Amino acid sequence: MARPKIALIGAGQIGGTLAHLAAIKELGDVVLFDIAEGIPQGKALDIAESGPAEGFDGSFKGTNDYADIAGADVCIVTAGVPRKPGMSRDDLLGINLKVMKSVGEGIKAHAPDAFVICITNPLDAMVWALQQYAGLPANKVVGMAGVLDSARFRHFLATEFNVSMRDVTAFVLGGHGDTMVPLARYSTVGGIPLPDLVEMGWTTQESLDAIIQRTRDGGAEIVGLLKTGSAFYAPATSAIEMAEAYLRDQKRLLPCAAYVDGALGLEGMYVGVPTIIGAGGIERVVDIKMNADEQAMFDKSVDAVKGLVDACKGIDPTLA
Ligand SMILES: NC(=O)c1ccc[n+]([C@@H]2O[C@H](COP(=O)([O-])OP(=O)(O)OC[C@H]3O[C@@H](n4cnc5c(N)ncnc54)[C@H](O)[C@@H]3O)[C@@H](O)[C@H]2O)c1
Ligand SMILES: O=C(O)C[C@H](O)C(=O)O
Repeated sequence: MARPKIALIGAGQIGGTLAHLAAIKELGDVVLFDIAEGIPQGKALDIAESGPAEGFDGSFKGTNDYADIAGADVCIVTAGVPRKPGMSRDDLLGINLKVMKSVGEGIKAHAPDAFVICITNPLDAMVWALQQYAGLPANKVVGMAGVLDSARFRHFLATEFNVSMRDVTAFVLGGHGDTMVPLARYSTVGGIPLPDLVEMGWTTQESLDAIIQRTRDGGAEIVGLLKTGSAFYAPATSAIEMAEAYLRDQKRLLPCAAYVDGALGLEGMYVGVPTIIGAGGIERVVDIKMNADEQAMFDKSVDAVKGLVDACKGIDPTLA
């Protein structure tokens, strides 16, 4: 059977890391697309030349022509601009919305059967716009953020409790912005929910609150350190986890920015929710129950996403 084809739209920091990870995991043949001439070609060749030492097979092509993504099984979109210190993700809306239009049209024309994972910020509004521009079924277009935010939460928790990260689960839902919702009650160490761990005296509520705030500020913390761009290793790993779930029909339960119409009291919008990813794309949105405090935080985050979507419609009235 032919290897799956993975198209990476955007060959910058995340795009290059995605290509390298896809190579090492032998997920399929990779096409790196970018408007910058030479960058996708150079990165593709560099990664291909690491194959003999690493021991992977596969083809790696860099291109500036959308025709080369034809027939892709998965498209991962990182095209656009990252923020700099002092900026919020929302400041990228105007510039990256234009990018989503051209990327959506490229995918529509050349890879209409792909499972599309959007990473470009501000994430929830950009994945909504990308789905509109590409016109693909909503279950085949999803945004990556919750896996990353949950991974950050898990890392901070594992450090706090001095346990393996493998034994920590976490759920961060809502929009990928300052209002994101790390859910302590649905996050565990060895299956024990975080509030119980506070009661057991293994940590304090103050420490837990500080970790939750650090998770919310996780992207800005990296931007503040790097100064010239934003995180790329953990974002790329997170998107590869989602792509692998689709390509290998793993039925993973992952928090993603998915189209929700009915579950969690939402009507027809993209926001971070628990999903099942398998060969059918987003096969299910898991309709979890929240208590009053969690629901209030989630509602606030949903409102923030709606505001960004309205701003997109204001910029481009062709968006429904
Ligand atoms: N969702 C998340 O959790 C998450 C995490 C990290 C970064 N991001 C976002 O991902 C995006 C990419 O980040 P990065 O670090 O890879 O940035 P980067 O600047 O390193 O790479 C972006 C690439 O996009 C290319 N590009 C710009 N316009 C294009 C177009 N019209 N068509 C094709 N390519 C185009 C650029 O040439 C560049 O190579 C940013 O918007 C960033 O905010 C999101
Ligand atoms: O913070 C950013 O601007 C990039 C990304 O959304 C992240 O969370 O790392």
